[in-house]
Amino acid sequence: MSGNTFVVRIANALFKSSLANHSPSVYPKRIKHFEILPNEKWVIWGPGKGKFLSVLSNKYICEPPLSLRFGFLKQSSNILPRVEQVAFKGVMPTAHLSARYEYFKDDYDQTCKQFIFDKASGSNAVSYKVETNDRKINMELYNVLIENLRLTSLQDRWVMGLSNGQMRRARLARSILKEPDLLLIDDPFLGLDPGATATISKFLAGYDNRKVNGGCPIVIGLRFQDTIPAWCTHICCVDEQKGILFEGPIEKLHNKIDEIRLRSMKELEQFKERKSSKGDFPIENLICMHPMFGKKDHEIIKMPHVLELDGLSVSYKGEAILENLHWKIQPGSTWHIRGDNGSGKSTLLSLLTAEHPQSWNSKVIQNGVPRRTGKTNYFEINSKISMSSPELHAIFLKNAGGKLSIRESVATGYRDTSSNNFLPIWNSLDKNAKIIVDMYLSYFGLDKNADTVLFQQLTVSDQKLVLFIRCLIKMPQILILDEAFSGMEVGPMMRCHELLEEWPGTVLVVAHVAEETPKCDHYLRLISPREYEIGDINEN
Ligand SMILES: Nc1ncnc2c1ncn2[C@@H]1O[C@H](COP(=O)(O)OP(=O)(O)OP(=O)(O)O)[C@@H](O)[C@H]1O
Repeated sequence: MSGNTFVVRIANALFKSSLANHSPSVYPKRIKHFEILPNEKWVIWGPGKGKFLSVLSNKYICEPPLSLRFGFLKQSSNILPRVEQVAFKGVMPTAHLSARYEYFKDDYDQTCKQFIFDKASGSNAVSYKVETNDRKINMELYNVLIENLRLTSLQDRWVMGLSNGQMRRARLARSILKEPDLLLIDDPFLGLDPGATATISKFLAGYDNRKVNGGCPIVIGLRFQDTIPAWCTHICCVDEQKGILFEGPIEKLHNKIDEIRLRSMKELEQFKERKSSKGDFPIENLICMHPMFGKKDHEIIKMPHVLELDGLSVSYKGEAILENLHWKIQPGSTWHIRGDNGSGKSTLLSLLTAEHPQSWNSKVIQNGVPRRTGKTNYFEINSKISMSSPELHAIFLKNAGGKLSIRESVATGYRDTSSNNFLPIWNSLDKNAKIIVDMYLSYFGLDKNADTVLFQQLTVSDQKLVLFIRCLIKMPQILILDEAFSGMEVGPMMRCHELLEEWPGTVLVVAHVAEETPKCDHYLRLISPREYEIGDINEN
């Protein structure tokens, strides 16, 4: 290690995203002083956390040069700091939604172990791999990581098949194994079940940067609504536009932290009140085109179940994921699908949307008709279903994120035969369809930049919002929201939840965190392949 006493130091720095003369600065004012010392455990807190973590990861140009410095370099780093930034990303983007569940993998898929090593790439069609770097793997650290991040039994799995939570743990291991000088983790606990959250939090807390071979200082990014782990010693509260609002040891800032939390809750309340008093169009206008709108109980009772599973089983190479599952979904019912990471929630949903190869199964009964090859087809099934999920988010970002504006992104929700079709459609929509898109964009405050901002330029929170709106506009019979709100700011998320309370169609929700779960009437909990629980949710 170098002899410097700080990990990162910012002194009187202005940050720019480009060297061009008139390029605007990242924050309007210079950051006078910010410093992280060894043994301090920092949380970057608030809506500006992603941007500030990018500042710390050296993504911007600082002026004057050296006004951002890294002092705590390992000997192997020579002069250049190695900063690893683990941002919120879901599963690996695949070529299409179903690729994740296929038995025969994409030519270029890797095992979980190869992914964590991040050393070689190549095709599975040939027996050799092309080394992309000559990094030496610290096997001692690797073993510590896979044990602590609960990856031991997943090492030989195809990485594309990993569940969302499993993938997040693998991404973390991959970054730490690079033995960076500084590790920045945005939203470290998103998408993790409570058990995995506790394990990872304990691991990060005990990751002493001196004693563990290959260890390094860690900085995490959290939202206002997240619980700050007790092991965090320092906090830096950041605004997306203004930059640092305050910073320092948490023990001295409790009052300020409480004050900010209270203020953001109040703002939310005011926001809600303003909405209803301003005479904005009511939610009713957004949902009255839904075929279930206004349906009375006595009519609903006579309808067939939108979906019924009559003893469904799913396995991979003989290993059961779901076994003999019986489940009936009434039209207009709302379900919270619960279960730990890897328990089969996404697998179950992919069966419903026919993305899963084992979907052609007469034990899946849709609107009273058993699914049999030749009887129903993928497009027909999906004309009634819409979804937002981490898998879809990853593919959308990769395939359409740099091409489609906010408006075009939302409009692709009208591609009614698949959630997986991202071809632009706005220009060919009829007047009414355009009015619906406009209403939704305006209701969620996305109308102003709808044509000028690309999907990939949005914050993760707004990307999630766009994907949410995208799945509503075709008024689907079944709405699948798999981790649709994780990574979202509270304001827009509450707005989505409010709308869902009035939504007349069937809703299936997967969420690990209570605050991110919209109100549901029933739950299905997957416990183990043979064990599950179905019940009603009574919130009072
Ligand atoms: N193609 C595949 N081959 C082998 N195993 C797979 C495949 N696809 C998924 N799995 C495994 O099936 C299990 C269930 O995965 P699934 O994504 O359904 O879990 P989940 O409950 O949605 O988890 P999370 O909460 O992390 O999103 C996991 O252990 C996963 O690794």
